[in-house]
Amino acid sequence: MADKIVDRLALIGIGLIGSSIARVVRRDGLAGHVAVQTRRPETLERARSLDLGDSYTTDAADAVRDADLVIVCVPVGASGAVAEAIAPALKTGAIVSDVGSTKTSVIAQMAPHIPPGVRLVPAHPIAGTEHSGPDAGFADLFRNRWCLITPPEGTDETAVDLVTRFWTACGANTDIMTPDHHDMVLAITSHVPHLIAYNIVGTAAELEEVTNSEVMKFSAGGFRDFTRIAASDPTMWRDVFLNNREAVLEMLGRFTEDLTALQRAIRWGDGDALFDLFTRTRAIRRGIIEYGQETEAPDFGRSPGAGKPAQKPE
Ligand SMILES: NC(=O)C1=CN([C@@H]2O[C@H](COP(=O)(O)OP(=O)(O)OC[C@H]3O[C@@H](n4cnc5c(N)ncnc54)[C@H](O)[C@@H]3O)[C@@H](O)[C@H]2O)C=CC1
Ligand SMILES: O=C(O)C(=O)Cc1ccc(O)cc1
Repeated sequence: MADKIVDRLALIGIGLIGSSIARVVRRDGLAGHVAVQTRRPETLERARSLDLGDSYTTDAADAVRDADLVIVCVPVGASGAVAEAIAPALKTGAIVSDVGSTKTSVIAQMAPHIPPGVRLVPAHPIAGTEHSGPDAGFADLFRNRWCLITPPEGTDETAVDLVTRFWTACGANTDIMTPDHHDMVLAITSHVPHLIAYNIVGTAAELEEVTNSEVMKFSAGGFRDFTRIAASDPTMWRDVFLNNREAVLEMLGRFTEDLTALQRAIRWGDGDALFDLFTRTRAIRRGIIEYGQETEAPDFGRSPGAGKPAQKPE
């Protein structure tokens, strides 16, 4: 059992991420008391029967009263309304954090409601699945995964330190970066890939309607992987795209240019261009797996050489 990190933890939202936090916190004794909040009484009852907390309420303000750490685990588009609802009940010295997949917009929505004496320390565990709801969570979800912490400038160091210790105790590796940088990195590593999956599965489904073919039935491995991603929660992902608009559009622009280059290579039979790219991408995959095995922090594009195309192999 790890050491207790906080006396009172409040989880606002108890879906995949909230319930995974609840499970690891209760398994490892990371909090003295876990208050669970969710809007719908049926979900709250489910959380109760899964024994995810010490107290349960549908009222977010009730949940955060006396909490030392509040973690908001709702779709990013709901962060502002949640912050507004909990603000009057937050105690001085409390830390408010979140787990949202976008950061600049979450901070813009939440910060105006955070009272003086309360610290906002946003975070994003880069761990999840295509499933949602309290049943989908599991205690080891964050083990050996990254959790990015994106404090606004001037955030109290002790609050950042507590959130860092909390996620480390949950099994994650942590790194600190600016909200803007986070949103750019996640746009290309997570948001655009999800958009591509939604798009390719949509296109294939339409083809099937038009040709009455068996696109889905005989789908090969690659397509099946896309269908898993494209089964992810529609509300969550709608909110991600509406809340990381600029970064996603920027990355989508670059992606489209590169796709056009590939289209041209295929049209003109430029096998070298295809081979070179596929060789480089294979090396990238191997690099990612290495990061997964070691605990060294990934570069996330900040070193001088990062972002440049890898060297062509001889
Ligand atoms: N699903 C994933 O793989 C990951 C999700 N995230 C982020 O975590 C957050 C939560 O996602 P999940 O746990 O997957 O979602 P989920 O759908 O499993 O749970 C969402 C929770 O938020 C509540 N909720 C929904 N709309 C709300 C609203 N308008 N106001 C108040 N509460 C509301 C729901 O009742 C539920 O308790 C999102 O911001 C998402 O971007 C971060 C990492 C991974
Ligand atoms: O299921 C998958 O493959 C994911 O990519 C999970 C995921 C979804 C959203 C995040 O912000 C972080 C991780």
